[in-house]
Amino acid sequence: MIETTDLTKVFGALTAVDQVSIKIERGEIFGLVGPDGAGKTTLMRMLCNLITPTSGQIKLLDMDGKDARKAVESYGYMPQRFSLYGDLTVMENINFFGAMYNLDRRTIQSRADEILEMTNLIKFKTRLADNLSGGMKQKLALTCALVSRPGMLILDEPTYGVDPESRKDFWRVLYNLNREGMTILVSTAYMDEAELCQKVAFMDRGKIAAVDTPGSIKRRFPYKVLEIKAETRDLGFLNGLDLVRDAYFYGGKFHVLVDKDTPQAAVLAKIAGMNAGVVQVREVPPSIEDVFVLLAEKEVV
Ligand SMILES: Nc1ncnc2c1ncn2[C@@H]1O[C@H](COP(=O)(O)OP(=O)(O)OP(=O)(O)O)[C@@H](O)[C@H]1O
Repeated sequence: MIETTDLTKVFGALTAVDQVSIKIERGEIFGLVGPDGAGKTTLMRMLCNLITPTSGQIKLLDMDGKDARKAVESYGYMPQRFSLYGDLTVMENINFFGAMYNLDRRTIQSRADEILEMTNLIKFKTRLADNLSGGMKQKLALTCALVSRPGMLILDEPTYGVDPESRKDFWRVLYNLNREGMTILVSTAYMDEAELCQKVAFMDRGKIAAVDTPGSIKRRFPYKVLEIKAETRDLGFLNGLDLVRDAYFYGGKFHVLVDKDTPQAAVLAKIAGMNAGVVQVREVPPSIEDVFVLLAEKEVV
């Protein structure tokens, strides 16, 4: 659907997006995952034609000229700080966004009912936006972005700061939309959401460090992961071990990376006398977090 080649955006001395080449296929949920400041928003803004690239290309596959311009104009973009009008009701907000797309009232009404049903906001049509919960506000923002029936949705960290239950709910809506054929590009700083995408690109310091299905990215992980439960939370006892390629504390346990051919017993033997109160050592499959920690540190996968 969209392909970028060496897409770059420079702000003064900073290269916010650095030679990014990605391809988003029609009908997929493509996740752009990375820490704050990675360049996700800047990349999305270029794809929506809101800012001009410094260099590189954006190609809309199977389209050119006027059709391509129209297609970009029809994207539904939900920016990070989406402004809803707090003193307007849910329905008044939707009417406002629909009117910006020159839609007539009846069309807006029937589309709104359909989307509000899907997002479970139908009961709140007359509630002021200011009185919605955080998760509901995000769903209303999504509804507003959908009212123009876009060919593609571009969502910039739509679940940022939203509680876990509402995040799940939001993703359920994205899955429903995708099942109906919607292509979705979504950025997130939450690693668990990377697993929910069909394809994921990890972005860091303007560059794409890896792009593939979450499963393939994990399969290519070059190390064995040992999960160590210990009484100490201090990484110090692992630092001096020559077998250890990397180690970090994550989810109440240590994740220790060793070469694939290093036996667990060899690690156990080394840490046995270290007085770290090791309770349990077991091999675990690499998680998407393991991949991303390594990518952010070393950019090797
Ligand atoms: N208009 C601008 N002028 C100067 N620098 C900018 C501009 N827009 C973004 N930047 C810088 O470019 C870098 C990438 O920012 P961007 O907002 O694209 O990252 P991000 O991955 O979306 O992170 P966040 O989630 O924090 O927004 C940051 O260092 C940011 O300060």
